[in-house]
Formats: sequence, structure tokens, C-alpha cells
Amino acid sequence: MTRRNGPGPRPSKGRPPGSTTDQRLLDSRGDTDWVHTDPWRVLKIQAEFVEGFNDMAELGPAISVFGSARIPESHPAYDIGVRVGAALVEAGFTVITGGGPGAMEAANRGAMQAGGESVGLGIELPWEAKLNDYVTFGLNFRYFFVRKMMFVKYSQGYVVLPGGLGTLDELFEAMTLAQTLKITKFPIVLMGTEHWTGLLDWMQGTMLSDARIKQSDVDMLTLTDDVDLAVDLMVKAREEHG
Ligand SMILES: C/C(=C\CNc1ncnc2c1ncn2[C@@H]1O[C@H](COP(=O)(O)O)[C@@H](O)[C@H]1O)CO
Repeated sequence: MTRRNGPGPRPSKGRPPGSTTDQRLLDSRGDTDWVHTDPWRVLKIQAEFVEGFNDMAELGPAISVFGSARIPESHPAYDIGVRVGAALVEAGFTVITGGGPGAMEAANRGAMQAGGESVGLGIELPWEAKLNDYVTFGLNFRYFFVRKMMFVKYSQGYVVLPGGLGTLDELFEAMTLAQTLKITKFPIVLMGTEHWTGLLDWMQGTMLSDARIKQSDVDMLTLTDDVDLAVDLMVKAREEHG
């Protein structure tokens, strides 16, 4: 970059005489603590957003599928995950998951086997975690909140398989964003009546009865075991809202 001559602020008052910026950049040695400071982290966060936006902007219509990282292949929810992933691809959607094991792997597996784009948005964890073998396009994030925004921004709806804390976090984030109209026209399907009925009963029996939520908050959820119904809802939403 060049700088015009004449009056105006100088680049750096404290710069050592007789050296160039390139020299100082390339010769620099010494303390590296600054790489662990918040201002530097801001740039890393920014870089994650830039890379995510860059790589996901042209994915096409996508649905995110969430669910337990801990279910084995033998669990009935795994098979449902595979069928959901495949059916979404057959309906013309890209499938996005957290790229991990369990239900995420199942949905990616179904999507890949159906010949579709199978996206895994991985997260750095304290233990070694790698993207599952059924991801056709993967990104790994350091920051949970950046990753969570990518799911919402690049999905047209969520299918939520049985899961634990991580799954609830993803579900309730979407519900909160919808309740506060930060996102609109966003179908959310809970797959697995046995797993989710207790939560829905509590939401209606306690949260709704105590007026902590409104009926419209509960109504944004569709509870089913029917994969075709879940995918039809997503297709209808796409037809209605683009
Ligand atoms: C438990 C193990 C690995 C976890 N690896 C994960 N990789 C990617 N995404 C994950 C992982 N764990 C949780 N998530 C996210 O939360 C949801 C599942 O969490 P739950 O608590 O199991 O419900 C999931 O949708 C992911 O986005 C060791 O094998």
C-alpha cells in the first residue's frame, strides 16, 4: 500500500529508524504471548466467519440435521438418521450436520449414499474429534457460536433426532431465534416421539401453563416418527418461501 506525501499522520511514531515494515515483519522474534490475547482472537473469529461465509454461500437449499453424538449404529435412531439424510437429498436438499459421530454420522451417511452434498461442520473439542467418514464437504470450527450461526444461516429448516445437551442447545437456539423473529419461515421437526414427547408435555404442561411461552412457540415444532412427513414439511416450506 502506498501513502501520499505531504502533511498528515505518520504511520508509526515509535518505529525504529532505518528499518522497513517488511524487515520488522520478517525479522520479528521474541514474546509470542500476544497470540493468546482477545484482540488476536477477534481476528481468528473473524477469519472463521469469513471462511464459513465463503465456503457455504453457494451450497444451495440445505437442511441441518441434529442429534446425539453418542448413539451407536445399532440404535434405532441411527437408521432414522440415515433415512432422513437420504430423503432430504432425494428432495433436493444439501444435508448439514455437526460432522461428528452418532446421529450426525447417520444423516451424513444417508445423504452421501443418496449421492448428495453431505456437509459436516466440525467443532474443536478437548478430545480428539474428527469428521465422520460420510462428509463430502467439511469445515472445522474453533468457536461454537460461529459454527452455530452457520447452521442457522445456511439452513432452511432443522430436523432434530433424539439427543442430549448439544442437541437441545441447537434446538432451543433455533426456537429462541424464531420466537424473537430473528429467523422466519423456519420449520423445525422433532423426529422420535418416544424421545421428545416428555419434553413437549413439560413445555405444554409447565412452561405454557405458567405463561412462560405462547402456544405459537409450541406450534413451531412438529413431532413425528415419519421421515416422509418431515421431508414434506421442508419441501413445502421451500415451495412457499423459496
Ligand atoms: C461425544 C463424542 C464426540 C462429540 N463430537 C461432536 N462432534 C461434532 N458435533 C458435536 C459433537 N458433540 C456434540 N456435538 C454437537 O451437539 C449435538 C450433539 O450433542 P449431544 O449432546 O450428543 O446431543 C450435535 O448435533 C452436534 O452439532 C465422542 O464420540
